[in-house]
Amino acid sequence: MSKPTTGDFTKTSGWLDWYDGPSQPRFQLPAGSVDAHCHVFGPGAEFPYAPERKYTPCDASKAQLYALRDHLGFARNVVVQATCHGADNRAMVDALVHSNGKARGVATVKRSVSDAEIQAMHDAGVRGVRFNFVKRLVDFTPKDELLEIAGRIAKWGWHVVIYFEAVDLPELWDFFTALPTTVVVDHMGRPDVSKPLDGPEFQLFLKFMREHPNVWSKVSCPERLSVSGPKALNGEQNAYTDVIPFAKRVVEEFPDRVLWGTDWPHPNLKDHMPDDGLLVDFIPHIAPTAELQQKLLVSNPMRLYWPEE
Ligand SMILES: O=C(O)/C=C(\CC(=O)C(=O)O)C(=O)O
Repeated sequence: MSKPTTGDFTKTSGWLDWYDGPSQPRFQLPAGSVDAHCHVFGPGAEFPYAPERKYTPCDASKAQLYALRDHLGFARNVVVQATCHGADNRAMVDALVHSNGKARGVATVKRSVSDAEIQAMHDAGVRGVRFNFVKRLVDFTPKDELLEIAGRIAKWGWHVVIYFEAVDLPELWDFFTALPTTVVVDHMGRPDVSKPLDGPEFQLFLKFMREHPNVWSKVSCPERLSVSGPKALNGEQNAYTDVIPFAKRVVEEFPDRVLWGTDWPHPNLKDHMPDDGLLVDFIPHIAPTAELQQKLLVSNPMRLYWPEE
């Protein structure tokens, strides 16, 4: 893979570039596996970062993403719009249209989006919109605007991806449970894994999934959630052990409603940048059987993103 650069922009201070030269995973991904959460950044010289962004990343192009896909052994990607591009979906859509049908996408839209724009994104492979509630990433959008968007995109069969932190779930509960579509939670709603698995915070998240069969979860981002490590670097085969019980619980209780993704190029990590090959080796720790792995990596993402196949 070619090394990270940053077009015409200056990266946020302390920015960690994606890991160049990931190892070959020891875990053999099932045939047809989907990396269901990853991003493209720019390149900034071609697809400028949004003026309202809260961070400026290093570039991470579609060619670099697809090289990683092939290296790790994934067959397809779901490219999720990152907040550094705001509601300008051109870099993400460009990645989809140059994927030979091997990528689908999740967009960010405003109330002003037209039906023709939604249709054009649908034709390019977009299948969802993302509502982000992580305060360090986005400014507040009124809930009535988001509900209006959710109602409109439902006509295309799209779903809503939500990103929030565990402490905010009680306040967001009524809004989330009013959404009319399939709802996909990013990174298990960011649990604090230093708290007990059976404590009130994570139990509320499990109740959210248990009581609402339209709610799915990505069991991704151990590198973001882990407090005690060890980090997925230098051949570590037992990385992020503190995240395992949380992700395994979700996979085992809701095997038909879970997705997994690398989260490459891992925006805003402060502490270390994982080796993506070792991140793939994390998967069998949270999905220990071949049946669970098949659902997590193939059947579930195919049902949501390529239902026609
Ligand atoms: O990549 C992720 O899923 C997580 C992010 C970045 C993000 O969501 C975005 O920029 O849109 C984070 O926690 O900083």
